[in-house]
Amino acid sequence: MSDKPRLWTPKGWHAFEDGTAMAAACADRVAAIVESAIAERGHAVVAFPGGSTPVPAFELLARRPLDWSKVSILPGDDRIVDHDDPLSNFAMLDRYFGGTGARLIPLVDDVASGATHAESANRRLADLPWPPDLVWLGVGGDGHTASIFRGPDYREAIETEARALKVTPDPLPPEAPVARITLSVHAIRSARHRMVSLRGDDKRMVLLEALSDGYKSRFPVGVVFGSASGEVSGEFYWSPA
Ligand SMILES: O=C1O[C@H](COP(=O)(O)O)[C@@H](O)[C@H](O)[C@H]1O
Repeated sequence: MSDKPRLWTPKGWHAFEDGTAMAAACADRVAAIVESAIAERGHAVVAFPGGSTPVPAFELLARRPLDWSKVSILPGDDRIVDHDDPLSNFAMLDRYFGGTGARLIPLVDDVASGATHAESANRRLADLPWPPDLVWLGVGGDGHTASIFRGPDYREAIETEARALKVTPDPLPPEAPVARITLSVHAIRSARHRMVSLRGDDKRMVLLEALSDGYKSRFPVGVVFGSASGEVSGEFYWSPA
């Protein structure tokens, strides 16, 4: 028997030995959620993460023979950049799911319109069947999830009943130093299913601390997935690398 102390993990925690196994499990889970949403309601509305972690799962999922014409996919957050910008989460969804026949819904307008980005995101989301069947998110090393960061827009992200809002992280994250549109805490928590995928020990330690502190966590991901009663609500897919 190992004498290493066992880390606390919440219900819904799934650990994999590598990124390939985690990607396969995420693709299986998302496909099952989509299939049962279509069977029960005739359509599926799903929000997918940006960043690099979900790419291997996207590759597997996009090859699944789902009834993609009944699926609407949106990013859980996006950077306010053009759709052909390498930082665009929408561009990544288009790359992997554009050929499936799914309906892709941007959070950020490609061409600036008269309305603000947040207003037009909320208008598009108002046209979707709601709540979403799935909100699948990533997590940053600083504990942000979707684009909910501690900083000037944090209170609004937690308190607003709007589905989406604009946030300008302060400081701007060096890997994507731009303002963003994100689903609100309210929208994420309203989803029928919520999941997070993440890689690496540093993020695991941040997420486990956040989940054990729950709603009072110093990390946004704890506030999103924890609750005042201490119950954690979501599924968490982790691999070491
Ligand atoms: O800025 C963002 O970062 C997170 C984490 O990305 P990763 O590359 O570390 O997986 C991502 O979930 C979020 O959608 C993105 O906008």
